[in-house]
Amino acid sequence: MTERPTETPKKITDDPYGAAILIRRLVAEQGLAYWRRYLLAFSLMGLAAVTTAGSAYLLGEVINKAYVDKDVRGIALLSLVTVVIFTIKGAATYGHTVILSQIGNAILANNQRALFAKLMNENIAFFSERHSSEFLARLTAGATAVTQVLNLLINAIGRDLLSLIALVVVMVMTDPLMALLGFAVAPPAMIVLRKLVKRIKGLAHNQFSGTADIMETMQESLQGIRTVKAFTLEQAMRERIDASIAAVERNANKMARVSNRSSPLMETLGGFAIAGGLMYGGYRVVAMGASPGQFFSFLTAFLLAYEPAKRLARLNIELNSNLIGARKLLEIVDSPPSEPDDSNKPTLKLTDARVEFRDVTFGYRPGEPVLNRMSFVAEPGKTTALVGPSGGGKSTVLALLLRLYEVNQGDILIDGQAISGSSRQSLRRQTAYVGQDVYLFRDTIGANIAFGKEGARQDEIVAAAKAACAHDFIMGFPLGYDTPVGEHGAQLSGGQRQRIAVARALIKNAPIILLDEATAALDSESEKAVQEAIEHLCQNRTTIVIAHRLHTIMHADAILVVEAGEIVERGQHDDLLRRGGRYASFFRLQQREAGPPSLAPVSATA
Ligand SMILES: Nc1ncnc2c1ncn2[C@@H]1O[C@H](COP(=O)(O)OP(=O)(O)OP(=O)(O)O)[C@@H](O)[C@H]1O
Repeated sequence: MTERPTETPKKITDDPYGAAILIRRLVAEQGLAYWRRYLLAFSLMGLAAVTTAGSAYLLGEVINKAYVDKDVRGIALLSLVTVVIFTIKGAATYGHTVILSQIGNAILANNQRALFAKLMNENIAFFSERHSSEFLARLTAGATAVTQVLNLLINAIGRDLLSLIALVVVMVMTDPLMALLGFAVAPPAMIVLRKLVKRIKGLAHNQFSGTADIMETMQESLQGIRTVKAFTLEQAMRERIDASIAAVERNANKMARVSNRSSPLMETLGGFAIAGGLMYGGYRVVAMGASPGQFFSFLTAFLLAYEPAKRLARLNIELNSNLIGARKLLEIVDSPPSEPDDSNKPTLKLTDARVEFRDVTFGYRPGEPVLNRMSFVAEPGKTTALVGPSGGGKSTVLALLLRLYEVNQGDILIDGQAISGSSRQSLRRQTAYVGQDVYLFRDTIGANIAFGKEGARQDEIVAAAKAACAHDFIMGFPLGYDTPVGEHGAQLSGGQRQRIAVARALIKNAPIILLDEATAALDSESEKAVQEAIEHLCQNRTTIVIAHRLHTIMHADAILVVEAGEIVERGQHDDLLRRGGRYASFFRLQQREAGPPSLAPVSATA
């Protein structure tokens, strides 16, 4: 192991998402790209700040004109200037608010794109370890938090700090000693605020994970709504989400208390400062002959400075409660992709589409092999069926062939080329997969078929649907191919969904077909239609099919019995029956359970 000498123990324990590091990163990586527009917003903020300070100064002038000079025309002129100043202030405020919102929206969109792109480069294992609601929370709250952090910083520097500086200038110009009095309250306020920041961090973290919990329960209940209803789980689901919602509510209340704990203190200190100013200012006017205008200018500037000062004092609290969200987003975006782009690898070139597993060993977890030195060949243009008890490893074979997981040992070869040495995309373009759970996207039936081939024409879509025995039922809908399938294809029956999936696989025209018990969930009527569709799909293609119902693969060219990750028997149906081994006993068992199988004329081969 090579360890860099510069990595001292202190650095190792440094949190890469500590507040200061995170802020620097967000500014450099996300904010700097918009520096021109930020500069424009800054200038407008400066203008607004100057006008704010100017209005305080003007007030003093007006008071002097009224009480000292008794100059009515002067007052009228100053009133006119006030209107101009406030108009400028309004326009500048509008300008910088809109610009900042636009930048914020762009940053939000960038982060959402970056997170989604990152997720597309993750493998299946990554997703099986997490709940999808976690990503939703990161996509929404996390991306918004990044924008919030940058907006807080810009507003703090541009709006509040600039206003404060301008107002302090007015205060110092009118009365330096009184200004000093006003600042005396700052140190005690800072001490208290620092303590609050620590607590806010923990609460913001709880808030984020609590919100993800709510999303998780909501998503599960809605996706499994049929099960929820069928098992009358409504109350149980309500109780589950109630607990999460109550926890988030409690936490939010606590956050509100803690983050606003500064208010009473700040107000009291502010009260002292203003009272002190009033007494001293009043004394200067009454006893020392200072002009009332000076007194009013100071007081207005002081009162106007109060809000930005309060916001600046709270900045750390606000930043820290948003930095948690930013951290959650960046943690995912930063992590190395589990399925990095490998498009620079050689393209898989197919001649016959001969698939070979050579001594393949694989486990989902270290030390727990699911496939054990498995070897077999799926001959070109033929159908190879995988059968065997549940959990034996059949679906794993297909997953490895699609490179959803990488083998631990051994090789999977297609036409002599190891698939691990070729780009994933080129492999997946050559294979068409139809699984038990057909996934239909929230789109029309036509679009769902067209997902199989980029730029598919309407006549190709119809031809695929016809071959998949789907055309007739599709045309039975008033909108035909433009019928929306609903979320997850909820508006279609199981058999209809399966046939759309077969049409999608057909239009792909891939030389290797992978079927995972595609007819398992169907009644015999639908099964016949789907089976016919599958026959068309498999013609002259290398097909690997997983089947529990053995009558669907009786005519397969090769049947492999997979048990505990090993092939314990192989051969053709009659052959295997004659041998009287594992396959024969499975087959007899199924016959006994189901009565004589309705041996539909199933020919899985060409
Ligand atoms: N994503 C996963 N993570 C961890 N273990 C898994 C995962 N998928 C499957 N397994 C385990 O691997 C083993 C083989 O599963 P596989 O799905 O390949 O079996 P199968 O023969 O296809 O079963 P079935 O006929 O029930 O679909 C099982 O013990 C299963 O628990």
